[in-house]
Amino acid sequence: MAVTEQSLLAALSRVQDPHTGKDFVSTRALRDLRIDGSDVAFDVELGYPAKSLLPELRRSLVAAAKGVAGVGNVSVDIRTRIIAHAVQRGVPLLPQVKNIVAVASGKGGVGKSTTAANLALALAAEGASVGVLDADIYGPSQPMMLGINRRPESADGKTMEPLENYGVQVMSIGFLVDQDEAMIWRGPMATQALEQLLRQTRWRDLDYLIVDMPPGTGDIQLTLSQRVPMTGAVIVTTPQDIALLDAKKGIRMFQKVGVPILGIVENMAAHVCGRCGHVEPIFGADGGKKMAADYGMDYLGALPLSMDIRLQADSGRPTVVADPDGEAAQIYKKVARSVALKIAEQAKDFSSRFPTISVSKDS
Ligand SMILES: Nc1ncnc2c1ncn2[C@@H]1O[C@H](COP(=O)(O)OP(=O)(O)OP(=O)(O)O)[C@@H](O)[C@H]1O
Repeated sequence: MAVTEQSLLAALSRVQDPHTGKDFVSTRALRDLRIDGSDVAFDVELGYPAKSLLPELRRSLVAAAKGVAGVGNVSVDIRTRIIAHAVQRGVPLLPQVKNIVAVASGKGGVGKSTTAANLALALAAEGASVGVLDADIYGPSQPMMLGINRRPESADGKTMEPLENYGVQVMSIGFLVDQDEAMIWRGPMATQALEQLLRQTRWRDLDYLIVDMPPGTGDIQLTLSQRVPMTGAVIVTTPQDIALLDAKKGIRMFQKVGVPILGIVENMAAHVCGRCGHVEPIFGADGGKKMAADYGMDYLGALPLSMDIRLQADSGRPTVVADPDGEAAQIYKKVARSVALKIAEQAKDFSSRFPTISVSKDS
């Protein structure tokens, strides 16, 4: 019996993307279906990195195709193509960076930097090209957390090469200035320094640049969220932070300047006993989930208060690289995939398609 495109598409449309819950046929992710006698080949294009998902996905698609009578060999090519998505109106994109994601918190010490580092590493582990910009002038901790303590090099005296570890490109205010010096910067001085750090780093073709923001919602944070082309923001909060409404201030700040909130990560949500593994929600359960629901935004996940997460981050090997198959790393990876998926579902950036118009006096 001859294999028809129609019967194949019907069978393949029963395979769902475990992340979107949608099939690949109706979303047009499945393309270029070729039928040659009993041989079948097609491509699938994902808009987010999902390396850990590919073997399972391939198996399901091949099995679905082989379920059609008359089908022999099946060949599937699954690719990820991450594109630039829209940012605040009127803010131009950085040429080498497709999507900038701010990791922010309403106040200090909630685990924003730990989350930013693990999120970046998880995106890289899923196959994306990732950078981290440590913009936290009050406590630049990415050099320590990502295990880098060198100074960036500059060939031309104007731009700097990002440093690299665990496959992630990194630039930090901590590489360049003394911590005590950066701490006393106020408003314009801090934002100017941070913008320079962002724009004068020679990022190499990034799918995602994770910005570890200074904690809080003051002038510096507001100016950065207005001027840096951000695809979205992830808000990190602890259960106490929820009670103090600090995280809500952070959410409002981004909303005011037109940066979509990609979701909320609740950190130190429950205590895991180092001896027996017993999990106790000391600050009450579901606070983050409720806040996310109140604001109509995604709850990306909850990390426990865990000695391992602290020891690993503080020793320069964050959980996602120190224990990639452990429970906490799996949570970080799930958060990362959800963030990437949320970005993939946003509007594309069309600004690069329009010509720049300049008005000249002598024409
Ligand atoms: N889930 C966790 N369990 C245990 N310790 C954690 C967890 N998350 C972060 N920590 C630890 O808490 C401390 C503060 O974390 P981190 O520096 O990430 O917070 P921050 O919000 O970025 O702080 P700052 O505002 O000072 O930059 C660090 O020692 C870190 O290792």
